[in-house]
Amino acid sequence: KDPTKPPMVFHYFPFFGSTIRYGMEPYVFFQDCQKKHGDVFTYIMLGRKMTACLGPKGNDFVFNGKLSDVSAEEAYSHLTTPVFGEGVVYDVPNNILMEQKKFMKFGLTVETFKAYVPLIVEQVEDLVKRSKYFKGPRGTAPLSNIIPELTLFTAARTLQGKEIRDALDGSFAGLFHDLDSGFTPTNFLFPWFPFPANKRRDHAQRTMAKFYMNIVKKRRAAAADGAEHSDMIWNLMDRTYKDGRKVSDRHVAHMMIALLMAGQHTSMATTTWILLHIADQPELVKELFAEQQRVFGKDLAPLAYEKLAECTLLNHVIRETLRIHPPLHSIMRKVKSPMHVTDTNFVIPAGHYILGAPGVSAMDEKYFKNPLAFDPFRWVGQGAEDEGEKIDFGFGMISKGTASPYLPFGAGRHRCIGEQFANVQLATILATWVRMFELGYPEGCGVPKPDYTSMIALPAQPSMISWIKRD
Ligand code: HEM
Ligand SMILES: N#Cc1ccc(COc2ccc(/C=C/c3ccc(C(F)(F)[C@](O)(Cn4cnnn4)c4ccc(F)cc4F)nc3)cc2)cc1
Repeated sequence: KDPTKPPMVFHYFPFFGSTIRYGMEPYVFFQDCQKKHGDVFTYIMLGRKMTACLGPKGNDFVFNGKLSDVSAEEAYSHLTTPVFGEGVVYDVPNNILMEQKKFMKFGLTVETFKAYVPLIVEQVEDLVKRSKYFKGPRGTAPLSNIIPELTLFTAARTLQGKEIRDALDGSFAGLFHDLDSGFTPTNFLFPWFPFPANKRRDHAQRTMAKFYMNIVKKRRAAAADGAEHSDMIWNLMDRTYKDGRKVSDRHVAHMMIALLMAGQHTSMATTTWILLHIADQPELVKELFAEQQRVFGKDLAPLAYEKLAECTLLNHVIRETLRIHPPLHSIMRKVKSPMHVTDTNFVIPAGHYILGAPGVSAMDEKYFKNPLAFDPFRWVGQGAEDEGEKIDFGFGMISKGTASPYLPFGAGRHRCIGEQFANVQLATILATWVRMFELGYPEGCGVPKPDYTSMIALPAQPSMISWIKRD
């Protein structure tokens, strides 16, 4: 029994190991193993040795692993490069990714968020007006069929730009669907296998990339007209790397696809969970509506970015949803050289993967009392969670988030750059819903169980809620 090796989770079959138990119910699996083995243990997933490092210390170990010890691109590239396209994110060395994240962040400013809020409101109101699920004064609605379009349209109209939003009323919707269904954990197994689904994914990736490149070409030709300059394509199309190379039109297209995929999955899941949880507590819906009247006046002046920060309950509802349903339940890195786990005898060998699961500490009663209760009021009096020490990896000052139990946006050099955009999108969508409807559940329905078999923790279909239009 080698004391430097973390305990191995018992399993019957080699290769498959604990894949099903982990893949189907990751949190049940993690908590069960944590009870038996503590915060550091190794399990087999599809022939890979995964060493989980749980708890706030484990979060810090995974998120702040040294560049020479861990590699995100070797853990994720086969999952993401077929979908995003070559030359971006995990298909390039980390120093290039840091520059690409810097470019992306330049396009996510307070100015653009101010412009985005009315565009998001318009997309939500249009969709509800056109939707067959919201005819008449009251009814029920399957969120699983509604929210994916809602988040796609709002992200397209803002971050992606008007041409993409308009194209989504046509062929682009089908292409996005083909690309999206190619973004599945089975890519862990056979990323390049010519399954029909993979062929559709590849065709969609190429066609969408061409579409973005045409937009860039047209905009270059139109030169300095009065066109709207608040979308990400304008921001990315004239960037130059430190070594003097310009960002090619193709890589602009691939970064746009990466941002489209990023925003869609996370926002769709989070928006659905938010609505499901407040529908479960009609009192909360009343308080959210009252907050809208308090901040925007009785006659509900139009939503404005500057005032969203005053809607504390709105923001606490989003924070609480991300605590219980972090969209990315597993953060993975490939171990490049042996890693000693601080405060233990363990040395994780090269070739293993280390896995962080911040959701485990976010739902641990050691850090949050009554952890599985959806209670936005637990956040009252807590400042912005980014209090820790700050550090710049090349895309702006961010919190190292060392040893924090709540890290839905990650920490360290791979930390999310979409947090502010996501919060604007989620808050604006939620405020618009609360202004339009009272929410509840049809008889016998309640908050559904999470379904982990897709890339992110989605609520089980159809996620039915009931609504009453406010007069
Ligand atoms: C509720 C919404 C979101 C959540 C919870 C979220 C969560 C995360 C997490 C946990 C990471 C770290 C991944 C890792 O360490 O392996 C991450 C990275 C990232 N996210 Fe997000 N994200 C969200 C929305 C977005 C949006 C809207 C965008 C783009 C507009 C975006 C773009 C990115 C990018 C570019 C990275 C960097 C990946 C890296 O450096 O390896 N995310 N996000
Ligand atoms: N058989 C079987 C079988 C096997 C296993 C399982 C379950 O096992 C697992 C294990 C791990 C995972 C990991 C999730 C994961 C990681 C990275 C990414 C990402 F890279 F894509 C992302 O971070 C996403 N992101 C960030 N911010 N917004 N979006 C991103 C970054 C930058 C970027 F520009 C665009 C991006 F969108 N996406 C998802 C999911 C499921 C089930 C069944």
